[in-house]
Amino acid sequence: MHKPFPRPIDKPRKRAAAQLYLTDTPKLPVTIILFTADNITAERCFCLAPKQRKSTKRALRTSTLPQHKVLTLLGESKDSSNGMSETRNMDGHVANGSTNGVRTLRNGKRPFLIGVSGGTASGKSTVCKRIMEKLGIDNVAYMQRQVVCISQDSFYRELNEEEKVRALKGNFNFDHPDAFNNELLHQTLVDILHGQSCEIPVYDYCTHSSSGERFSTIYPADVVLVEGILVFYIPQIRNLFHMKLFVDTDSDLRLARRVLRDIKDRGRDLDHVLNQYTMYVKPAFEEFCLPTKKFADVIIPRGADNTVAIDLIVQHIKDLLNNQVAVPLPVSPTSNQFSSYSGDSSPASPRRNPADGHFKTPH
Ligand SMILES: Nc1ncnc2c1ncn2[C@@H]1O[C@H](COP(=O)(O)OP(=O)(O)O)[C@@H](O)[C@H]1O
Ligand SMILES: Nc1ccn([C@@H]2O[C@H](COP(=O)(O)O)[C@@H](O)[C@H]2O)c(=O)n1
Repeated sequence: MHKPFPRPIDKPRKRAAAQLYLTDTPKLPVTIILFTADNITAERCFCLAPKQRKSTKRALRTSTLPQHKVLTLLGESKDSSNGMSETRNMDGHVANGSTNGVRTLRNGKRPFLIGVSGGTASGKSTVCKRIMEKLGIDNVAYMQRQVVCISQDSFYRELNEEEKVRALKGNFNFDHPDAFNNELLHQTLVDILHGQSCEIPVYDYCTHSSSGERFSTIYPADVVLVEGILVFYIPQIRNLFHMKLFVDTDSDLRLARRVLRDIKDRGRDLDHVLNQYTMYVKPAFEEFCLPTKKFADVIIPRGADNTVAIDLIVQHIKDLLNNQVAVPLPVSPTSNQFSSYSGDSSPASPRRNPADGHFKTPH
């Protein structure tokens, strides 16, 4: 079990590089993460006024102060070493005691990222749901979940007017890698790996768009499941995963399930589903999704029906949460123009992929 926030600052001599994560919404708390040579060692949330945000950011940008000094600078009360004691904001107000309810990471370790891929309607979301159920996560409050799940579908890119018209007629290829905002997905995963809370767009399959106003918040979690048809396609994204699962379900069964689901949940009629399937979904599956199966560490035949595979994965996650499994660093992109992720704080040498460094769809 992770220790309650705030954790004792037990090694004040360690030098800390502080990083301040700002959200665009002034009312939300900011998160300050203290990195030391070996890992993230502390995380705090503060409610700062806009002016204070600016000056704090400036002060922390080049900070290599000892941790206790950084926390003093931030205005945290000295008696915060007690597990549930209060945390003071910069303006002197008492915060709610535990990062406004946001949990800290398992012993300050980086989150473990699991990619879950497979064809449309293969059961990716259902497999993730089963994993969460078996871990008992679905009964835990969002902010406190040790395991969370996000979908690549939240990262479909905005369409222009002409594309929207085509999409409404079933004439747009949503199964091509370029249909996604891959930079945003990549940056979100990088932020997640840094233990940061993220806001991800809420996607609407009926309008083929994200509203631009509705977001769901992903709070720091120890294990993050990321499911989607093409999560292993772009090397820079694929290489961020510590573990890769591929859900392998018979294609007739997938089509049958997709027809029912798209009519029931996604506002489609039979013609629309079948046309889109034959014109785009099936060819793109063969060209882009299926070839990524070879990157999987575990292939799950029959998806959620495969309880043996799911139980093994659940056991592995439990071992991880109990710290019985060493977490390797994911491969860090070498010269990625979009990335600020540098998984360089561990002595483990990352496996390099020769395709890294070019953040575009590798046709
Ligand atoms: N093992 C299963 N048995 C019966 N129905 C399933 C099974 N797995 C998934 N489904 C159903 O098939 C549809 C697609 O499953 P889903 O998990 O959403 O697939 P994906 O996330 O891969 O698109 C959903 O309606 C889901 O309820
Ligand atoms: N506006 C959209 C966006 C996506 N799709 C289809 O969704 C499939 C991916 O989601 P799964 O849950 O099935 O993995 C993909 O095959 C797209 O064709 C859509 O129809 N409309």
